[in-house]
Amino acid sequence: MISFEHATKEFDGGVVAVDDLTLDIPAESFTVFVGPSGGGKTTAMRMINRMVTPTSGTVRVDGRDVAGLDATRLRLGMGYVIQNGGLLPHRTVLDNVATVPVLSGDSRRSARRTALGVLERVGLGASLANRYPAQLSGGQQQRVGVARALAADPPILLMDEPFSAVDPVVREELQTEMRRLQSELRKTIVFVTHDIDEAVTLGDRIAVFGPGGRLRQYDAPDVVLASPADDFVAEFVGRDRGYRGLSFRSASDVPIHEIRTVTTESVGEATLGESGWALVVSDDGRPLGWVDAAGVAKVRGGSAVSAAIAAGGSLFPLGADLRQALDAAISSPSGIGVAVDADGVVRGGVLGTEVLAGLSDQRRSEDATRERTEFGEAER
Ligand SMILES: Nc1ncnc2c1ncn2[C@@H]1O[C@H](COP(=O)(O)OP(=O)(O)OP(=O)(O)O)[C@@H](O)[C@H]1O
Repeated sequence: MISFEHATKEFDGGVVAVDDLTLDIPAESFTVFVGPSGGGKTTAMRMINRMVTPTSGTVRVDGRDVAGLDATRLRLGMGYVIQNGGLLPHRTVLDNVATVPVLSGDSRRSARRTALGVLERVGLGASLANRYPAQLSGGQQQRVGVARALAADPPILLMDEPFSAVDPVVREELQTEMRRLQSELRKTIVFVTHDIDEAVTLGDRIAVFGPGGRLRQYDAPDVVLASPADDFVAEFVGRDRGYRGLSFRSASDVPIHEIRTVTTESVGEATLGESGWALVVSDDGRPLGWVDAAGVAKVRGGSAVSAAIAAGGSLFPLGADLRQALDAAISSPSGIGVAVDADGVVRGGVLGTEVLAGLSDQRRSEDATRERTEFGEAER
């Protein structure tokens, strides 16, 4: 556990970067510090490994005040990942990753063996081990940065905007990878970002920092989205927070309806009413797009099927959340969201109105539970 107790940092010149921060970070949790630039996130994180000394207040790791610990030993017990990986340019990937185990006393040989294992763990094969950082893509460099931080198997991982220099697609891959790693490794992770979407995707808990280095809210991401502590947090999490909050709600109660499907060969034979749609599926049952009466007429007139169908919307994988269900419905030209199984085969359709009805049901039952709890507490 990492605890901040009234920690304040005022730099020379009077800038208060972190103002009276009190915060407990449970062991094995994924905690994200998020907020606009200059809000003190990095400064707060650096108090943990003593790169910054608080002007007042205390930071404890497992109950021990870090001010009383040897800084080098403290840092060897904490992986540290920064933007672009922070790799040493003149060392190979393998030696970059082996650095910390060597510093911790391992022989070079054993450290390299460890490094190979960790590289594999973050999705990089041995084929990249002998390259230099400049010979890697941005995403690969970032993975090496994570591997290096994990190489000595530290219980704590500090990550400062590690994915902000890579493009959105690679970034999403790295986020998925990070979640997978965390589910296997159960480290205590503190992650800094200014991107609320990244924070909500990754964090078990998120700490929202505001101007002047003041912590505004510290809660689970669904709580921050549903109940921002103040106007600053509401504005920061964005106007579509209600929609994004749906991603924390299960869609298992949303009804899946049978939908009309046609194969590419049978499009021309379909009879559709004026407002009717059919889903065109491949021979193995995957969705290809929607066709209406006008599309059917085109095919009968000799058009290729591909030219007659409207691209489908996003898909709703069975078991996914309300956000994916609603998005599938509202992005579909027919208004029916296509539900698919793990193999991508069509299993039916979902309706936007029913997704919203499902949301209302969930809220009603939450309210009822809350009332029961409050009533129960009042009686005691
Ligand atoms: N070494 C320093 N000396 C003086 N002021 C500093 C120093 N480091 C940071 N600051 C100031 O402290 C404030 C908080 O900076 P910090 O880097 O912690 O914010 P941040 O939330 O991490 O922002 P960013 O996302 O831009 O990195 C800023 O006003 C910054 O200019």
